[in-house]
Amino acid sequence: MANLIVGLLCLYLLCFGVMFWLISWRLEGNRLGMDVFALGNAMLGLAYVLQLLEGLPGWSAASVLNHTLTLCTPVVYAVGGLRFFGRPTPLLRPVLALALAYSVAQLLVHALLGPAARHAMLALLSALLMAAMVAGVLYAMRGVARDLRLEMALFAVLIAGLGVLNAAKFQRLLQLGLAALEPGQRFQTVFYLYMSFLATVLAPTMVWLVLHRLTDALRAAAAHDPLTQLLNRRGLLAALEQHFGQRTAAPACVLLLDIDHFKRVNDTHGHRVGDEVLCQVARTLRSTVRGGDLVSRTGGEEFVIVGLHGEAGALALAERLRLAIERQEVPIAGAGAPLRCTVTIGLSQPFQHLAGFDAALQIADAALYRGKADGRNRVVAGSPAPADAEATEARVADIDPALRTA
Ligand SMILES: Nc1nc2c(ncn2[C@@H]2O[C@H](COP(=O)(O)OP(=O)(O)OP(=O)(O)O)[C@@H](O)[C@H]2O)c(=O)[nH]1
Repeated sequence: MANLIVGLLCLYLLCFGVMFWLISWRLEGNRLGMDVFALGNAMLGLAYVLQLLEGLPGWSAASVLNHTLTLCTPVVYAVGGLRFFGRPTPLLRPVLALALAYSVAQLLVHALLGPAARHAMLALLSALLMAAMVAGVLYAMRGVARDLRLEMALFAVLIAGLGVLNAAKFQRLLQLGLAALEPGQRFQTVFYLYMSFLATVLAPTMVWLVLHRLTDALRAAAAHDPLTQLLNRRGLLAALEQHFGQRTAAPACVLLLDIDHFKRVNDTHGHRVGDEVLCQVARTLRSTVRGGDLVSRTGGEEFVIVGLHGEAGALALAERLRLAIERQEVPIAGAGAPLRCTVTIGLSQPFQHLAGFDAALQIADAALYRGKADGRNRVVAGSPAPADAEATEARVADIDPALRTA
């Protein structure tokens, strides 16, 4: 019975190992640790193949290799986990060093304390490794794996179960010696049944984690501008929807910001420098807005900022942004002086619902157009009706004399 379970376990491990490897092959750049998990499965699968070939526990090169593979596999899985969470962790050298050290340790323990002690050492070290892994998983739940708490909790429970079984195996080896490992023993059947259960449950969970990460990355890519990493229009609308979904949502104000004479930057210094200017403007915007305000690049050299702190706050914010960009310097390789640029900003009326966004954008666009026509490098507040425009702009000048109006 135990041999049948071990045979099936080999099959699971090797099949899922191939599946992990195929997934890692498709992922190319960031493999999310799947290539390492594939290696882990291959190693554990091979260890169980050796155990089947070996029959009763004995002393042979195959048995030493089996134990070394069994001990190194959790370490390989741990490296895979770290890589999954974006921590570049070395694999080959540490695992080879561990394999060598453990092979030597087996020789010594076998020679000094006998064969049962070698098996007991594996069970004890495996239990300790599982405890360390559970601690690592619990730690990750509070940091890198905060968004995967449920999955991590499942891992912690499953790994803890294997740790407990290894600790029990260690104790049985101390009491019964090699007799504890006979295939007929009920404990052995339970042990391998649990291993099969683990191999069956963990593999789909791993695939689920990969899917989770990939769909998150896809959603983020669909909502962001690849050059500046700011929100794009789709991301901005989603964030606005979330804002207005709150019961106590403050009114929003659109600031439409356009870099002045940007074509000249491209024509004089080339598109690469133009791109660098766009990225620098994005950084300045991000660091100058207030917490909660939304910053997006909606196309070309045009940025949409949505202020979420009321009308007067938006005016002050627009002027702060204009000044920050006027003062910013973009170093150009090979050129003596850094590049400077200015922006013109059109401001909308406040709006209370997502449906008001397009109208607000049109108002800000009309104000921006007037700002460009009147000489650029200025903030212009828009107004829905042309008759109101002058009054609104007069209010802008009252609030802050530094604000220039059309
Ligand atoms: N480097 C770079 N240039 C871009 C990008 N998107 C649009 N542009 C350039 O932005 C420039 C926009 O030029 P215009 O619309 O004429 O406006 P402008 O020169 O900024 O003049 P005003 O807006 O009237 O002050 C064009 O030369 C576009 O090629 C981009 O992603 N990277």
